Amino acid sequence: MTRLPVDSPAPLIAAQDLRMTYRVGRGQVLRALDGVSLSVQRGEVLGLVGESGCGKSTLGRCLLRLVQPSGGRVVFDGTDITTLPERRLRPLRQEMQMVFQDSYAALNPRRRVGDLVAEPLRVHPAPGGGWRSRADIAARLAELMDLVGLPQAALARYPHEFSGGQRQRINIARALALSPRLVVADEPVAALDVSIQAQIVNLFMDLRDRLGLTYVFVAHDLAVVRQISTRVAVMYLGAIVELGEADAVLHRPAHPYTAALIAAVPEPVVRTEGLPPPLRGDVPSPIAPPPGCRFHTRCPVARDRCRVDPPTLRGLPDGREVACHYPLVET
Ligand SMILES: Nc1ncnc2c1ncn2[C@@H]1O[C@H](COP(=O)(O)OP(=O)(O)OP(=O)(O)O)[C@@H](O)[C@H]1O
Repeated sequence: MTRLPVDSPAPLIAAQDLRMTYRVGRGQVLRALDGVSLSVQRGEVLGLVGESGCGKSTLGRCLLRLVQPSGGRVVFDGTDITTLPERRLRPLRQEMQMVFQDSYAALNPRRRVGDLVAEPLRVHPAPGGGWRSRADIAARLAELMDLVGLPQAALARYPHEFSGGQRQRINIARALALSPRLVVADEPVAALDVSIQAQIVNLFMDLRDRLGLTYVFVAHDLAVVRQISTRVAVMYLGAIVELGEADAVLHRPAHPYTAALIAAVPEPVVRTEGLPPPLRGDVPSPIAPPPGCRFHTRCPVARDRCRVDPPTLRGLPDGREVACHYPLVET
């Protein structure tokens, strides 16, 4: 079902009925995204949560058109980029960047940090046209090191000389080189020690304030998501099941799946009394999702209707949206 983004008229990025299917042999089709609609306002941090395989990374990649969605639309700053030819997409790509989980894999180990961070500045023309001079690039590199909290001397060194947290700072510097407006961060702290995670999350928040960035922040760790997000989208089997203000979603979950994710946190950082027991069993296959509500096979409060009638996202009085016939908060 198509649901138009309902937020303010000019989100920085919006997805409408986004679909991504993969053929996985023997005529089978895997629905990694099954009709996702959302919008992200300027300056907002949208946290994307859900178990492994629910489609978070696929959504992030489709939003930036790093992969071509199978259906639906992505609109960036008013331009429909879904089928925009690469030539016309290229200038917009500078404004949308991605930071990945694996800080090492994203960096060529044989090149110095200065080269790695300068690369986007060398391959993309300057805003007014023409190529950046060496002096301009050097000045921008110095600025970027300051922004991400690395010493200037880092520019002359190689990625393996840094810790995981420092390497993630290098990746962030590279992503910021062209002054993007949107950053999609895909589990950017998941591979880091907990103490370092907090520093990198703080860096993301600081950069957002200083540069007016907008984030889509993918993370399975609810504590991280709670710290950084203004809104949260909870995904299950390729669909959004709950979407709303971070405080509401994480403190008074409306969807039994959200509640179960919260209850599964070993040292709960959010309210857990009265929530259903932690999730049992695995996520069903996205090749053959359950009929009706796709969560009914694991839902502690499912009733007969849930087995046959797929719920669509609908608004609750507090402004959030939930895809559940029997939400846990009053409607
Ligand atoms: N290139 C591909 N070919 C086939 N299936 C794919 C491909 N990429 C992703 N998938 C499948 O699409 C579904 C969604 O994957 P995705 O990586 O987006 O989930 P995720 O929520 O980001 O999980 P994780 O946290 O493990 O990265 C999964 O079932 C995955 O196996």
